[in-house]
Amino acid sequence: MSKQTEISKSQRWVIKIGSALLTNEGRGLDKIAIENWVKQIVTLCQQGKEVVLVSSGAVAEGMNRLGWTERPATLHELQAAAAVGQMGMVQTYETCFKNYGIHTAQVLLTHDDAANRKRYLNARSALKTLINLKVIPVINENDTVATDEIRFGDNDTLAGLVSNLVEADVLVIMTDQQGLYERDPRLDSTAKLISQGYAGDPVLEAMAGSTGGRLGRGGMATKLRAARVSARSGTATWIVSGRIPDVLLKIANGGNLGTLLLPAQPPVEARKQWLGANQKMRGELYLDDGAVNVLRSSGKSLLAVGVKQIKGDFTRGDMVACLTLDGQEIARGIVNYSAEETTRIKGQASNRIAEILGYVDEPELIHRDNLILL
Ligand SMILES: Nc1ncnc2c1ncn2[C@@H]1O[C@H](COP(=O)(O)OP(=O)(O)O)[C@@H](O)[C@H]1O
Ligand SMILES: N[C@@H](CCC(=O)OP(=O)(O)O)C(=O)O
Repeated sequence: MSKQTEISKSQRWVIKIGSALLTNEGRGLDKIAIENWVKQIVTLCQQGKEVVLVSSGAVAEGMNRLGWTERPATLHELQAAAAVGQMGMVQTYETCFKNYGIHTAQVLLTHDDAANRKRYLNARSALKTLINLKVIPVINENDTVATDEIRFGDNDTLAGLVSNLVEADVLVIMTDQQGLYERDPRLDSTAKLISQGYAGDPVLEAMAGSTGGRLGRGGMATKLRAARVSARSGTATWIVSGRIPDVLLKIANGGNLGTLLLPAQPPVEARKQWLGANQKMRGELYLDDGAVNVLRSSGKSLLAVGVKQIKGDFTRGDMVACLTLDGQEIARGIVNYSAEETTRIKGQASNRIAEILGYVDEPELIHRDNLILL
């Protein structure tokens, strides 16, 4: 059985519909296209699949309703447009699904909801309950309260997080291109489509451009990052064009279209998925080669002795990035000492911490249970 066929049979699907596709060339929502996708999703549900939707379109619909022709530059105007447009966006889904007797639920998340363990677990329980109730959650970023500090920015990253939250079997990212090409097809029309690969493969990630189209946000780069995040819950990611007629049904029938990105490793434990979902780092620890090898090969804790340099102003309990000396991020974790303390104990053996600081919180700088390799 091909991987396409195997995955097409899986049960829990997160489907992300991007701005590039949803908006009618920037003039509000493409309601006919939405009706069409809803019809396909209803068929998937009738086949026994569980579907969670991640949908963009709030800002575009808000601009349409407010009669704005240019995307606003200021954050408060974007927030206002999103508040207006979110109403129209959920109304459209609600109306379409109602025709088939299916309820929808609006779920708005910010990055803060992912970073805070309690809120992350709350979101997870609420989403799983909605799935069990056979309601279709329609998820978007809570743009109205999201400032740069706490925003995902693009909905691919949000969809990756949602895949982890609901432990999806497959994440389908619908966009305006057929899938991942060797190079951005808008810049090079001879670029070839990649039909299958592994999530997190650096060769594929290097192919993906980070600028979206006129309407979209993250381009292909955020879609590949979402695939890498999704793979932590064992979720396969499919990047396809939402313009292909019956695209979702074709996938469900084992069709070989778009780009399928498979998890290269078994799923990581749930707590580590949460660690990996946290995108905002409070600081950076630059590690010597020995520490990099230990982390990569044996999954042990990070000790202060392996840290060469630190950046950022973090406190105990914050999330920090661990990097090689040439700046490659290899892991993330929750740090046991503040930036000021870490500066004092870096390069030192753990048994010297008490002597240097006058106390010891933990012998490790980051305990292995609080560390996730990238
Ligand atoms: N290697 C690539 N393959 C395909 N598309 C790419 C690639 N690199 C960059 N892109 C661009 O990514 C865009 C899709 O991203 P985006 O506009 O953010 O869409 P969405 O709103 O659906 O998330 C495409 O229109 C394409 O120009
Ligand atoms: N949350 C925003 C959409 C963000 C966005 O455009 O993301 P994407 O669809 O990934 O390009 C909105 O609803 O307008």
